[in-house]
Amino acid sequence: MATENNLEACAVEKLATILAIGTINPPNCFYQIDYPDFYFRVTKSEHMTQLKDKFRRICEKSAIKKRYMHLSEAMLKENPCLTIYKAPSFDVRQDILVKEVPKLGMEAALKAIKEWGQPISKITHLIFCTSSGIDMPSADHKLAKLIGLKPSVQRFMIYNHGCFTGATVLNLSKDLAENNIGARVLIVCSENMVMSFQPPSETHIDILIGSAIFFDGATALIVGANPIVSINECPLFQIVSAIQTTILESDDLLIGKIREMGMEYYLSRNLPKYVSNNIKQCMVEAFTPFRINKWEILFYVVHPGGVAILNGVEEKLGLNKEKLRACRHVLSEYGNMRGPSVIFVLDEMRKMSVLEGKATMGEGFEWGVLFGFGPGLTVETLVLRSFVTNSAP
Ligand SMILES: CC(=O)CC(=O)SCCNC(=O)CCNC(=O)[C@H](O)C(C)(C)COP(=O)(O)OP(=O)(O)OC[C@H]1O[C@@H](n2cnc3c(N)ncnc32)[C@H](O)[C@@H]1OP(=O)(O)O
Repeated sequence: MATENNLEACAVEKLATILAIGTINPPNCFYQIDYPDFYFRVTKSEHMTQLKDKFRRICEKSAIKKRYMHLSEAMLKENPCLTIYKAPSFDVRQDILVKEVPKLGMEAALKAIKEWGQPISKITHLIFCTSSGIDMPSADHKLAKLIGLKPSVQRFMIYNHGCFTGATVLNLSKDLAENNIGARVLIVCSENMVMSFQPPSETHIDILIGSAIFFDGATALIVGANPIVSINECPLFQIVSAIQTTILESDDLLIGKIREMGMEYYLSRNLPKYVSNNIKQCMVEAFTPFRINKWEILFYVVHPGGVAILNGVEEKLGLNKEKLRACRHVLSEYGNMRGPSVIFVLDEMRKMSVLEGKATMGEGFEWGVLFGFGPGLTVETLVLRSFVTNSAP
């Protein structure tokens, strides 16, 4: 549990601190229960009845209730190449993404900036990440123009890191915020599944898994050291440490190849097992410097990659059901949005903590962990410290 002394110490340290969070989804909402009918109809695959039954089983077990997508039935009708397996369709996908990815990112950024309450001119750095489309000038440049960032803002772009980027951008922002006096870093993660939308295929079952779990969303954060209370900057979480680990001999478990057909991806059945078998070691490495070895005294912000991944983490760390409540909620309400997912969890946790009258933004706990997982396999482990809820706006 949080102690006043610890939280006071936390406030005076010059560590990177999350000062605001914004989240957004495109307007098209799909209920998972209806999705198999939609998906097989729009891809003209109704005749694949066994595959549809399998897809329905996967959707039922996904622990996802709702999801949001930019793609609509009308767009698929306009662009039939998106609904034919292996049809050359890269240009069509790119044309949608180069416009929509910065646009959704902009909406998240404006929400975060509004919560932060400071003029846009105070932003010194921008980090943009996406695995949805590639372009030059890159998506960070487009976003900077859309929201009117100063030309002197230092921009960084991370393309195609996949699902762990929500944590990577926090890792990178820590260095920028702590090593540049007065820095205020705007982070934007924006994902749109147009590149990976594929029709069902008897020979490529991974597509069924991806189609059941991957959806669209965007997040933005403001990060800076030494929050200025006199101008109402409101600290939420300190980023105490950040470690990136690559799990040995796991390169083939999660693959996304950019082809003429869009993204051709592979998701091994062993993926959840590899993540969970390595999770304890990541915890030990991250928390030993702080002499913490009891996992139940922490709050958890875990990338909701799939229900099997959350179940594995819960089991290997011996956590009670409540610990991953915010992660399971985000999985259920939005699916796996790749990079933005873990930031949605952080946002959900701090909002739940305020609503439920908890002492800190981390469900009443002072220390917590944020996990990003993705291709490599890569695990990002961030140690966070939560501020008290009465510092909330
Ligand atoms: C590393 C990261 O975390 C980064 C990412 O975000 S990348 C995405 C990571 N997420 C995943 O890969 C999904 C993880 N898997 C899951 O969450 C669950 O296994 C699931 C929701 C897909 C299915 O739930 P489950 O409780 O395991 O049900 P289960 O009955 O075993 O599987 C349902 C069907 O899917 C099939 N299936 C499950 N995983 C599969 C896979 N990776 N590839 C192909 N088929 C698969 C099963 O064989 C089964 O088929 P039948 O019904 O025909 O027998």
